Amino acid sequence: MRLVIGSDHAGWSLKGTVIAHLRELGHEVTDVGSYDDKPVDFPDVARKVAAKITAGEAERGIMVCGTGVGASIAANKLKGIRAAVCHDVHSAHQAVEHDDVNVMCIGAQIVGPWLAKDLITSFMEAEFSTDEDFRRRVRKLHEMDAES
Ligand SMILES: O=C(CO)[C@H](O)[C@H](O)[C@H](O)COP(=O)(O)O
Repeated sequence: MRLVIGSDHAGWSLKGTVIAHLRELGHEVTDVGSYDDKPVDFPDVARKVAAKITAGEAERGIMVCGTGVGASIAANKLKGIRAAVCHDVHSAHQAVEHDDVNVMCIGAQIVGPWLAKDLITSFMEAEFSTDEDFRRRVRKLHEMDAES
């Protein structure tokens, strides 16, 4: 799968681990920054991640900030993005299976590299369910997106 990944300064240190793991799993990764620990604003990074997805250049994205919270708030304001902070493996796969989440957000101040790798494996292996209940709910999310 084609992935886009972005971090702010607080997530930068974990991002390398995330990219290496994604490549080990066989995914194609585009890194939109940041590339060092110089302070940057997570909304700017969220725009870059979302742009790759809405342009059809990536199917999913991963964002890493300090807590994952700012990244998910910013990403969810951008059309076509359904983002979630996932710090447990169950949420990491159910977010895709039930909610068709396309951007997983991780907090580098909250999870270590080993849990981050498990979260990524879980997120990447998941597929959106064909169950009509989940499809209907996500269609309603699309409607809300179109209204905004
Ligand atoms: O976690 C974050 C937002 O939810 C950010 O990555 C930062 O860690 C947080 O905003 C703190 O900012 P700082 O410039 O790193 O002190």
